[in-house]
Amino acid sequence: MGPKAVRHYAPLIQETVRRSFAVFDAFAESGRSWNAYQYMVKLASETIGKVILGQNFGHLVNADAPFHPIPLSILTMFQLNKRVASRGAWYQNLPFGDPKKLRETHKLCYALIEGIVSDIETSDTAMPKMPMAEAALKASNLVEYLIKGTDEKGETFPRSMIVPNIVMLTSAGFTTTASLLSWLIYSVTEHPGNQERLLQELLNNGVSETTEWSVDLVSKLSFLDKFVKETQRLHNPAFQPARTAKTDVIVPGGYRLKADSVVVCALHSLHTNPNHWHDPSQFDPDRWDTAEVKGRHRGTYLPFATGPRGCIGFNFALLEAKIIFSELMYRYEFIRDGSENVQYDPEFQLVRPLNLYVSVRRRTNLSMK
Ligand code: HEM
Repeated sequence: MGPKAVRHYAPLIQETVRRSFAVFDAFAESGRSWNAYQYMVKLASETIGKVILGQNFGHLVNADAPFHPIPLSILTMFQLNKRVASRGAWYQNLPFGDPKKLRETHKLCYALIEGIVSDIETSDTAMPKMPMAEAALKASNLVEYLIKGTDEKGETFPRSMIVPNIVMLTSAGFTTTASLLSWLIYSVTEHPGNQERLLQELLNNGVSETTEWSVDLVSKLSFLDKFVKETQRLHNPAFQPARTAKTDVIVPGGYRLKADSVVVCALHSLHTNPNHWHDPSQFDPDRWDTAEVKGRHRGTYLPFATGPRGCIGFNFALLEAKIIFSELMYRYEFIRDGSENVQYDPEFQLVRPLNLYVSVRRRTNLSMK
């Protein structure tokens, strides 16, 4: 998804986050604290559900709305995948316990997505088949685009590949951005002064309750950009992309890898390597203005990995996180509940905060700023 393609989604992201105010206003009124990751999952999956599947998951109706079975099954798979895979091949085939639950959840998730694909396929109101470029503009979601868009030979995307790809995209599309949004909330509550700076930048750029969000507006928010980068430097949702060498190869530094070697890149170590980052554990959004950081080696910061198998959704992810976070910052002040260390979830495939609880206060009197 290139920067031009994602422009199209700004109104949908804006509409989704504004729907979530029903939930967060209720929290503000009651003073109840809530688990940041859980509610950011509800919010982020609502956006992805619309973009990819054309579904409204119903998460934002009220604060206690239950999780839809699709995101719930994906979250369960993310939890069980790591637990099962880390115990060796013999364990994966056990006919009981977590391995069995993982197989059942996998089956359920595929069946639910298959149901949506079949419904769109057989719907009387779905658009007719048309060339991909036209379908990209007319399709109301990604599934419809894959079913109806044709290539130069008049062929559509192979049917058997639609469900696995949609499961992968839906999973990659909300578990990650929910984590980034949670870490953004963590960063504002943990580092005093940043909420005020973010809010001031929104006001300086004329943001109000009725702002129509666009890529152009987002790109003017330079402090927000630095804040997001600094949060991803220290708390990136993805932490260890792996690559397999296809042939024997000597990599920079003179290390020889045999074919089939797996190289795991520890992103957090890269992002906090003291040879490249001054005072690396310090949260300092302004470091992104320094000559040291501007002139850094391009391999020192890879939150979305890189190369042909790098993240295809990073433009969308950043647009989504920046619009949602700005809307939340404009409307609420965030307060951390509790002061214990935030725990990373060791059994999840991504880095997410397990025990980050926050409450919100509605902002008033913004004109005084
Ligand atoms: C903050 C949010 C995100 C982060 C930090 C992130 C990070 C990454 C990373 C590090 C990889 C490489 C993984 C590996 O090789 O093991 C990756 C791959 C991928 N990402 Fe993202 N991602 C984010 C959001 C998204 C979104 C919103 C989408 C889709 C809408 C998406 C779709 C994908 C897909 C499909 C791949 C696999 C690409 C391939 O294998 O060719 N990601 N992402």
